Amino acid sequence: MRVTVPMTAGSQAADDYVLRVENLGKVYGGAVALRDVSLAIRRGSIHGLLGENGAGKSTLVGIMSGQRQPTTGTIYLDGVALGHADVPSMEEAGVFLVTQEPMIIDHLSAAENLMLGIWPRRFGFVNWRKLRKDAARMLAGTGIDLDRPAGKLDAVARRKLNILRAMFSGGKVIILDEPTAALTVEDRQQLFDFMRRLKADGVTFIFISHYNDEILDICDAVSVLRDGILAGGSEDVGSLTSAQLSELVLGRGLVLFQRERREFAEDAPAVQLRDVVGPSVRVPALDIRPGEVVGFTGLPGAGAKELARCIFGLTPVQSGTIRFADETETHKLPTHPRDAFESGIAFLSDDRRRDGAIGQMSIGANISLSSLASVARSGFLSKDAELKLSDRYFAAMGIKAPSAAVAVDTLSGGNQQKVCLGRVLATGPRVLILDEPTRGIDVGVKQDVLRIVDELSRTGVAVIIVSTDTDEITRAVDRVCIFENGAIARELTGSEITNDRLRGLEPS
Ligand SMILES: Nc1ncnc2c1ncn2[C@@H]1O[C@H](COP(=O)(O)OP(=O)(O)OP(=O)(O)O)[C@@H](O)[C@H]1O
Repeated sequence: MRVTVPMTAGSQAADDYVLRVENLGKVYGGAVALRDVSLAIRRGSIHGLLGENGAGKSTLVGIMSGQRQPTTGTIYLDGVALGHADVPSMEEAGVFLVTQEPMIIDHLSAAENLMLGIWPRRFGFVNWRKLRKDAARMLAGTGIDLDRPAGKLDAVARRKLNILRAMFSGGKVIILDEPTAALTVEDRQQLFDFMRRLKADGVTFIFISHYNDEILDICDAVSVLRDGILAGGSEDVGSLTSAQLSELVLGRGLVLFQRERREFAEDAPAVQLRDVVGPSVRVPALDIRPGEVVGFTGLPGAGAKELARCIFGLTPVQSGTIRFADETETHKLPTHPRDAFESGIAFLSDDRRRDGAIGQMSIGANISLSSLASVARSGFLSKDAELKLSDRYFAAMGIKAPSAAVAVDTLSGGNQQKVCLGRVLATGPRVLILDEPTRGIDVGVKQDVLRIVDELSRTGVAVIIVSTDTDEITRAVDRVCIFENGAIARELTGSEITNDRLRGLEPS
């Protein structure tokens, strides 16, 4: 395994490297996020940036793109040292950062959003007709209608549009910070095809991902951060295995989790659905047993997410029955999440931005937020019980922070996700619905999360995992419902559940 060799400023080969950083350091308050990082990105390559949650990846690309200022160190673009770099000057120079939060203007059409980066700044002339033609070519096959207002696009389409915008804007270095989270296998392939096309034209990519298979598929080189330090890397990704990548990231071998799948056919259901019709989903019959872990998967809009939201009561169903164990009423439909929550149904939304953690509050307060009833004794909140609960999940989720008392908005993205998940798990539910539970979570903690879910299920909790991550589904569930056109098209159980089958690489 070869460690990435940082090129020095006047080096003979400096031309080969479009972007270099030397001795970068970043301190937030008193906390060191990056320490003396030097690395060089080869022109026209796809360079993976890996590391556990909180390792410093977003901080590093934030500095490279002008979003954050380094405490020490220098950035070189095309061999030229940059002084104070901010976002407009870096974009002007051709360095674009695409984050997970789409920077989209809702009332403009998809095509207009694509063209945002290339509207004339001052006296430039733009060939709008050609631009529109180019936009149409780029959007062809993406399922995005050129003229649809961006505000009306779903979350995945907005994400795709965001990525395409950077590509369309003529960036020479495009940084993608976890671009594929929640994209389907087809979406990912489409994105990778774009990247390869642009790479052939000389565009350079820096690509952050927690998915080894993606790194191995698309990257030429990788660099690994560990606790803010450049821990290693390779300029020959093709020679690495997935296990070696994980070892580079974690500094130790990774034991992958695999649930021992069980069959539940005879047990009384924990959740029983009959003739459920909701907006864009209909399910004649579905039973989920106590202790069973069921995966819901499918293309966006196919019904997996929609049904999970109906079961929790986030989306009212139009007709049919959803009955939880112990309920005697035959036609009780949850009409509000509060009803579902009170009857022991917990839900992790995939929209962590809207339904996520409260940034200014501490990790501990966020974890115990939804469990106040269970930590309150005779109407009073027991501080001890609250602390015990939050400390337990703080530790179990491997949240990287000095203590559970620190504010959530000082955490890295992945660690904030762990707080949201910890909060849901801490409610001690009897039915647990998790929408993309390990999105943004690193490869080590992902195994821990799957293990925690497995343990909970062994106490009789019925679990629904909505996911586009086929590896996660394969490792975590007893049964998978594959949704198509608003209905469950197929179910797989036991040994039928394989990653390749879920990816459509072998027939069902
Ligand atoms: N605004 C901030 N204030 C204080 N600390 C911060 C701030 N932003 C990041 N940090 C800290 O800097 C470190 C690096 O965070 P960063 O977001 O760069 O990690 P990351 O590798 O991108 O993680 P993830 O995979 O979770 O997105 C973390 O310890 C984080 O808590």
